Amino acid sequence: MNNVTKIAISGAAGNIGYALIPLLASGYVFGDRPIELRLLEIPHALKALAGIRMELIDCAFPCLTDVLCTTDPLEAFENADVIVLVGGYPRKQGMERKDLIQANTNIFTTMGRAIDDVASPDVKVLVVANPANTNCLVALSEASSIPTKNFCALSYLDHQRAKAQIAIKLGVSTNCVKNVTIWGNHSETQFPDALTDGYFLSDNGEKIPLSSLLANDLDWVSTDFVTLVQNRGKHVIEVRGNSSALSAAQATADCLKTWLVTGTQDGETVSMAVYNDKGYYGIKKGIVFSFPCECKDGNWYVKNGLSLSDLALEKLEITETELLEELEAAHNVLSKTSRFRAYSTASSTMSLTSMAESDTELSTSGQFLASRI
Ligand SMILES: NC(=O)c1ccc[n+]([C@@H]2O[C@H](COP(=O)([O-])OP(=O)(O)OC[C@H]3O[C@@H](n4cnc5c(N)ncnc54)[C@H](O)[C@@H]3O)[C@@H](O)[C@H]2O)c1
Repeated sequence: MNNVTKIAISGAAGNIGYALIPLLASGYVFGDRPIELRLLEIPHALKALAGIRMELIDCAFPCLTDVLCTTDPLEAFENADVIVLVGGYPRKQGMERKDLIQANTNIFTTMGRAIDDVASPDVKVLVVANPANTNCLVALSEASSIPTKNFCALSYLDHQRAKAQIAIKLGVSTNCVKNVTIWGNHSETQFPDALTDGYFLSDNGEKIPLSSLLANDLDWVSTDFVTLVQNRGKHVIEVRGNSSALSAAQATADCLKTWLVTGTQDGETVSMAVYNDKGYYGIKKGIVFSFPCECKDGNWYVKNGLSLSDLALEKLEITETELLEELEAAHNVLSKTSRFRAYSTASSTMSLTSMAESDTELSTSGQFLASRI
């Protein structure tokens, strides 16, 4: 990264953007590194963005060198080191997930192409906007010059929610609950898993498996705990009257910090939704799937070799199926563009799942074949 870290945030005037910006500008994520913010919005929110810029000036953050407000992704992403994609088409009442995907696929095609055209070749991109996994897949597919390792989608909020619920159940601090995993999609099909690799870290450094601490609550862990975490976002909306913003912004900041600055502690994992180019845990290649990840030197690595129970395998298949359906919905939109028209011709005889697999094998860096045409 250059001396000044250039961070672009799309949807910056929204709820999450408003809570996230101070975490970035204050040095919470990048310490005392000088940073420049590029705030991207659609035209109707530009006035609100100007107000946020005024507030940022009034905060007198020592590390903040400049704030740009724009409606042009090419301007926002030029030489950007970090891009956080929060802006997207919101889910409206009665809207199905498929419709949401189609609306967002157009937006994330534009974002991916702009990243490809002007961002730093080392840019790191975190996708927050829903449907986060598939938006991330679309963006990385279009940004074919950027390694797929430089992208991830946010499942860190679900990870924190799962940790917090286990801590409440055990009556311990959240900080002592380690290696819970969110598998799959950032949606209600995700599988929050405390038992496969989860442990309690005691004050003297002893690691006690959650499976033994929760031995009397195994029913709870495989039923109520799962649905509680899966539906937490919906529940917050019911109670707060608006979707999670404070916790989503905090999780976004913590994900960036762990991924790009501190890394994970030895033996610890966090949940990140990443491009599955290797078929980890038997999951189809070619989708963005949340896995347990270790982070080091600005890279993520999926922790391999965990032994999954039959229940876990069943749950992974459910969320994998949903992601493949999302891929199909996105593909239906993308096939109208020239890049994807070539792709669908080449793949017209393939089933959806074999397309996801063969794309990875055919391309050198594991991206859609379409993005390379
Ligand atoms: N991954 C997660 O854990 C997680 C958690 C909570 C919310 N979310 C998602 O994050 C997104 C943002 O949530 P929010 O509460 O801030 O929503 P919001 O509606 O308050 O803000 C979204 C902002 O994006 C802007 N926007 C829309 N299209 C844009 C585009 N093409 N380019 C740039 N900006 C654009 C809007 O003008 C708006 O200001 C939503 O998609 C939400 O579902 C994800």
